[in-house]
Amino acid sequence: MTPTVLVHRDQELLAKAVAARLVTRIVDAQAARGSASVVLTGGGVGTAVLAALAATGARDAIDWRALDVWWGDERFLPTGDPDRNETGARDALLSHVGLDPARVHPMPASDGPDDGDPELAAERYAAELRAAARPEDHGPVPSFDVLMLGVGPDAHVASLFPEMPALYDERPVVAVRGAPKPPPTRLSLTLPAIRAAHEVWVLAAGSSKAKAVRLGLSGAGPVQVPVAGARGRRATLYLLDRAAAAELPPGIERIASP
Ligand SMILES: O=C1O[C@H](COP(=O)(O)O)[C@@H](O)[C@H](O)[C@H]1O
Repeated sequence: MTPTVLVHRDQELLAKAVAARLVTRIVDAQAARGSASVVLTGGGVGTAVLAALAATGARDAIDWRALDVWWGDERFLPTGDPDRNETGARDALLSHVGLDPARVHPMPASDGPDDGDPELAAERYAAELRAAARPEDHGPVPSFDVLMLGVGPDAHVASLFPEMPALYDERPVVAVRGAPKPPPTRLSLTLPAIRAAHEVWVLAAGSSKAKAVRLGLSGAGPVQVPVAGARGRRATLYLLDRAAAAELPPGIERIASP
């Protein structure tokens, strides 16, 4: 299925528009099933979306106690470290809404119960995902309603960096060592786990992301261009600002807002 591309004027408007879309998607899922699940991303736009969600009155339409929150990747650092994606998400949104703490699923920290061993931490998170999966998910992870991904200038998503072994891994969660972007040790969902989501939203703002966006939409292979392998079961959305959309390949339809 070809991704849908939506272009907004700048990062601020992009964040507000994605936050509004997220409210609608979560409310729809909760109306249909009684609960919803989202997978968060770290990074500039991902965190800006959470801050925009915290700032909008529409957030009150969400039943926060009936929302499961997961992460697509994490920097393997101590609890509360400012570079952890969890810390950014809590500061921007999670600490300001009435979530059920049992339904918030951060990836383990380096000072957690795994003695600083990222492989054990990855197995722990995989077990948590497996426990949350229902028979109708037909796999070891839940069918997340929305999974958001930032994208790096090198086309990495989550902590899946080009040419690294994690891109060949069939397990749902892996430890990543030697990441080219600091910190070097990380945990990440793999592409099979990402593809379990109903909807995958790729978020990108700024000219440094334009080439990665182009490659992601150009039929490149996921080992060289990880973002190209991130697809949802029902839909894949590229939610961009104009600068990130500046090099879209010819023939890609886009919907642009003013
Ligand atoms: O390290 C990471 O980078 C990506 C992209 O971040 P950005 O600041 O360039 O938007 C992010 O999606 C990922 O979660 C994070 O761990």
